[in-house]
Amino acid sequence: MKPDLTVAPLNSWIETNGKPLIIAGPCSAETEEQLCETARQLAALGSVHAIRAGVWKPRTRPGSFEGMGEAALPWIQKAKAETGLPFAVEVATPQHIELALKYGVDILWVGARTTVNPFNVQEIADALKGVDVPVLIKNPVNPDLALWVGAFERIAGAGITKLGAIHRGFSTGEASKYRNIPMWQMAIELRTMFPQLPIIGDPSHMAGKRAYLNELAQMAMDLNYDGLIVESHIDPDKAWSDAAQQLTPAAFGEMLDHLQIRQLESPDREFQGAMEQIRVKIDSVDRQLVEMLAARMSLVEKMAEYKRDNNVSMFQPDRWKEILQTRKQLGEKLNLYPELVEEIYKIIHMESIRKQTEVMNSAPVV
Ligand SMILES: C=C(O[C@@H]1C=C(C(=O)O)C=C[C@H]1O)C(=O)O
Repeated sequence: MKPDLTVAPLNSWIETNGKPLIIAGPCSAETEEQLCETARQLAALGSVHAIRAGVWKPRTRPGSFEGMGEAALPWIQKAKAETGLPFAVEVATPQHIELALKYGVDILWVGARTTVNPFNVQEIADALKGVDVPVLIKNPVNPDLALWVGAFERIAGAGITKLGAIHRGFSTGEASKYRNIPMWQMAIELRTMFPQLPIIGDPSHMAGKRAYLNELAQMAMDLNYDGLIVESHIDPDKAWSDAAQQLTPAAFGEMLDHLQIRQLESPDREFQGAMEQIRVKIDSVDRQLVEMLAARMSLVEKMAEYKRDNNVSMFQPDRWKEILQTRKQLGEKLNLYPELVEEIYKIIHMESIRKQTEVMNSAPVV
């Protein structure tokens, strides 16, 4: 089944005047004063389109601050009335949805820990039947694109068309300076699958630390994301949750000022001509790359026939070690990252082993 989604354009439900959608606000609504003051300062920047606030917080372990719950919803009403900005809140259960809508929350988002569970997502979808509200879906905690797509299909199945993706990075167990590894490739695949689906970058949850917010936000813009959602708090170090990754509204304003916003295309004729010329050359290089791969693979196949007929094992550790080393050195000389060359060769080697297994398990030609 080819997945398909009916998605309403972003500008049909929120006015951004052609600019990226900017959502900012505290990780959690803590007190009326903290929420209203943060919202006021963010609204004063003039570039924020919506305020986010966590009301129900899914925490890894019990005992941490789990959000103020329904008590925070009247504060949201007040902050909305004061700033005129719409509010976005995370919902994880049908009860959250009912309450959020009752208090006039404008945008709902499904969190990473909810997206992982299809039962949960289906319950949310059922509760959204007949409701016309924008729903943003964060990527699941683990890097499983199908699970993310499944969540969109379930929510879209309930008739929601004002949809968007929030890319908040993945928890893979791999060591990284980031709290959640971005794995940009996942969002690129999502964009390729559903070009009409807005993608919003969440540098706060990727970063885990204030210091990395700029580079991650810029990367999202460079990859043509439709917006950003960033955690901002009037007194970040005293925040009741996610203190290390929040920044003051003033610092957030500065971050936005330094952000380079890129366009998907440029109307400049000279630019277009230069792009076209280079793309023709890239097409030709890519053709040679693929032809070279095929030539290498047929040599491997020939070798496998000899190995099969002489009962020699397909994996040759010394030769493999030598290949990896010499190719990495060559790559480095040619200004390529050795890691890139290594990754590519690992894939080629695995395919080479697979091909050889195929040949070795076939009967010799007599
Ligand atoms: C092709 C061979 O078999 C395997 C595949 C290799 C490759 O694709 O380069 C290298 C070493 C072997 O593990 C070989 O023995 O040279």
